[in-house]
Amino acid sequence: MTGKRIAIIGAGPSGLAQLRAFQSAAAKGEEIPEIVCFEKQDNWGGLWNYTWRTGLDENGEPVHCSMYRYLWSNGPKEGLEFADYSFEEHFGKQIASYPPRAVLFDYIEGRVKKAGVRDWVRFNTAVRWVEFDEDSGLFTVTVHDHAKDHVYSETFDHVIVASGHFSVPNVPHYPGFESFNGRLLHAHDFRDAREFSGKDILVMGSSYSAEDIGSQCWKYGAKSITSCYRSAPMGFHWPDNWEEKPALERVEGNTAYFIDGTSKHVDAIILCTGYKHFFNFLPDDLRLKTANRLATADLYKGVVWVHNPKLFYLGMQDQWFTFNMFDAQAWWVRDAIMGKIEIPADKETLLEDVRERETREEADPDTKYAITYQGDYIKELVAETDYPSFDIDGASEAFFEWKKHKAKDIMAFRDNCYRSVITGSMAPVHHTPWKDALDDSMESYLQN
Ligand SMILES: Cc1cc2nc3c(=O)[nH]c(=O)nc-3n(C[C@H](O)[C@H](O)[C@H](O)COP(=O)(O)OP(=O)(O)OC[C@H]3O[C@@H](n4cnc5c(N)ncnc54)[C@H](O)[C@@H]3O)c2cc1C
Repeated sequence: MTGKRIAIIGAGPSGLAQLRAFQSAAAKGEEIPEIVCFEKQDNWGGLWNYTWRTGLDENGEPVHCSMYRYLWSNGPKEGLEFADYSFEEHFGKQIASYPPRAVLFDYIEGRVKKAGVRDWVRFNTAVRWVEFDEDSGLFTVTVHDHAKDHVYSETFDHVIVASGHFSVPNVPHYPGFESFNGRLLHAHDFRDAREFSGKDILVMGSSYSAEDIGSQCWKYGAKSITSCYRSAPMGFHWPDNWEEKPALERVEGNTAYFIDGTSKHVDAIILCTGYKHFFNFLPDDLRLKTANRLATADLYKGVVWVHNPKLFYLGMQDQWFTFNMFDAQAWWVRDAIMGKIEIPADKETLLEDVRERETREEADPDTKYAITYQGDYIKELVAETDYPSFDIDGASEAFFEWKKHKAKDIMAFRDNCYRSVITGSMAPVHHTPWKDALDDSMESYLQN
C-alpha cells in the first residue's frame, strides 16, 4: 500500500473497471493505494444488477436500475468486450452477439470475481456527501451504512465518481397528464412488456429507449404502438401497427393529440425522455454539470475534474462504447493516481483540452463520426497505460454494421453476428426470441 486512500462511488461496470485496474497493478507486484468502493445496492453490476422494484429500494433509496425483464444487449457485444477478459474465457466458448441482460451481468461479474476484489466494496452503503478540505488536501466522504443503520465519515486522498447517469429520469409534463385515464410511466420504471399486451401504447421519444421499449411491447403483444418525436422520426421500417408521429401536444381522457392535428386513443404512455446527470452527494465546486454528450464539460481527458484534479469521474460520456471505454478510463485514472501519468498543474491547460474535445465533437454530429470519435478517445487513453491494446477500429466496425443491420430490419437486427476483436472468432448465429418465447434465461441462451 502507498498510504493513499481512494474512494470509488459505485460498483457498476465503471467502478468495477476501476477495481480491476488497481488489482491488475497489484498482481504485477506494484504497490497500490487502499481502495474503498461504496455501493448503495446489495450487489455489484450497477444497472445490470436487475431488480423488479421501482420507486424506492428496500433501504428507502431511489431504485437505481433502469433495465427491464426482457432486456437484450442493444449494441453488439463485440463493441464492448474487455480486452483482458474475453467472452470466450468467461463462458468457455464463443457466444452470440446480442446476449440477454443476465448473460452480460454474468460476464461483468466473472472478471471481478476472478480478480478477487469483492472485499473492497462496502455494499448497502450510500454516499451522502463529499467535501474537499483545501488545508489538508483530503476529501471527507460521508456515507449511510444501511446494514448497520449507521452514518459515518472517512477521509480520502482521491474520489472517483462512478455512479452512472441513467437512473434519474427526465420527466416532462404535458397538458392533460394529470387526468390521463391510463398508465403513465417513465422508461426508468418500465419492467415487463407483458403488462402492455393488447393495449394501445404511446412511446414518447426517439432514442434507444423508445426504439427498444416500443419493440418489446410490440413483440409481447401490444395492440398498437405510436411513437412521437420532438426533432426527427426514428425512421425505421416499423410493423403495420406502429406509427410515428410528431410531438405530443396534449392528452384528453385517453386521447393523445399531436402537433400535426392528428390524434390517437392510447391506454398507456411510456416516457422515453432520457436521464439527468444527477449527483446529490456533491457540492457545487465538485459537481459535474454536463449534457449527455461525447465531450463532457469540465473533464480533462474525459475523466479529471478540471476544478480539482484530485477528483475523477468515470463513464460520464454519451455511450457508444461502454465496458471497454470504462476500462480505458479506469486504467488511465489508476496511473494518474499512482503518479505514472502526469496531470498538468495549470488549469488553463486542462480547460484547453476540454474545449478542443468539444470543438471536435461539434464539428460533425454524424453518428458514424461519433463512433469514430469515441473509438479515438479510447485509443488515446489506452496508449498511455498497460491496458491490453486491441483493435478498436474493429470494434467500431461492429457498431457500423449494427447501424446497417438496424436500418435493414429493426425488429430482427439481433439475429446478426460479428467477429470478436479480442479472440478473432466469429459469434454463432442466434435467433432471439422476439415473437413467442419469453425465455431470456442464461441457461437457454447458452444452449444455442
Ligand atoms: C435501459 C438501458 C439499457 C442499456 N443497455 C446497454 C447495452 O445493451 N449495452 C451496453 O453496453 N450498455 C447499455 N446501457 C448503458 C449502461 O449505462 C452501461 O452499460 C453501464 O451500466 C454504465 O456503468 P456505470 O458503472 O457507469 O453506471 P451504472 O451501471 O449506473 O452503475 C452505477 C453504480 O453506482 C451506484 N451508486 C449510485 N449512486 C450512489 C451513491 N450515492 N452511493 C453509492 N453508490 C451509488 C449504483 O447503485 C450503481 O451500482 C444501458 C443503459 C440503460 C439505462
